[in-house]
Amino acid sequence: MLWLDLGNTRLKYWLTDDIGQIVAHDAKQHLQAPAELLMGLTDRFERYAPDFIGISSVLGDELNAKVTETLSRLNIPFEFVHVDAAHPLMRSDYNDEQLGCDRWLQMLGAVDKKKRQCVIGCGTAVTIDLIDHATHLGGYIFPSIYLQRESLFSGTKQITISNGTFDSVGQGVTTQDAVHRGILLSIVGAINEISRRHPNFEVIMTGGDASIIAQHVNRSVRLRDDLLLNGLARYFDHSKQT
Ligand SMILES: Nc1ncnc2c1ncn2[C@@H]1O[C@H](COP(=O)(O)OP(=O)(O)OP(=O)(O)O)[C@@H](O)[C@H]1O
Ligand SMILES: CC(C)(CO)[C@@H](O)C(=O)NCCC(=O)O
Ligand SMILES: [K+]
Repeated sequence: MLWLDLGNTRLKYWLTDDIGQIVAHDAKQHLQAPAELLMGLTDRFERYAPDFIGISSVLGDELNAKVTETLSRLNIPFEFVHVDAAHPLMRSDYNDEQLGCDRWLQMLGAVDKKKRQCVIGCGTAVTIDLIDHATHLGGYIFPSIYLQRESLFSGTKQITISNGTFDSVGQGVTTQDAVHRGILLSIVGAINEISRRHPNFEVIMTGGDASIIAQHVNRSVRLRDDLLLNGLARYFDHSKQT
């Protein structure tokens, strides 16, 4: 099987064998041209010869149509995931015409009907979602630390910071530190507040920036990098059975 994740920043893929082990994977920046990037990967995908391609995309109809066109040239069946608020593995109170497929799949990959869970995705956006015994209660969306820094950079005259590291939440005494620490605190503080309000929810974090953020959270956090892939596998496994 080949699994594709078309995110806002990157295209990721995983090739798995019959027992679900990852035998190849990669992540590439697509610069808003995912279909063109895919075109460059078609030779590779043909060589992999998967029997099926399962796709998570948050790119919207127009780009998805281009992706469909590109993938149609391969002779491999493929299917996009559609969010379903009444899915047997997890029901959701969220508007399922709006809920991002990546968010939903990350939850589907983590959901455990015996638990209360808080699933935090740290990609282009940071998303925080609450699940109570396999019911998605809703959540929050924040710009990532990098998007927040870009918005300060582009919205002000005197903040010209475009690089630096996010490594502390203590107050800063330089613009560089104040920007990085303020941004990191905005997300860490939100997570700490949400976990204070929901003390008996297990906190699970995933995505490229999860480890940077998790270090400052005042609760034990489970870091998992396989949630979206696990969600894809659960989704298509389920759709095969029904
Ligand atoms: N300006 C930037 N400078 C350095 N790293 C960045 C910058 N913007 C984004 N990143 C990195 O890009 C990664 C994006 O996270 P991740 O791989 O989870 O999601 P993504 O592929 O961007 O998400 P999405 O699936 O939303 O496209 C983050 O790990 C972040 O560290
Ligand atoms: C929030 C992001 C950008 C996270 O990648 C994505 O899941 C998305 O575009 N979601 C649509 C909006 C929503 O989930 O309500
Ligand atoms: K947008």
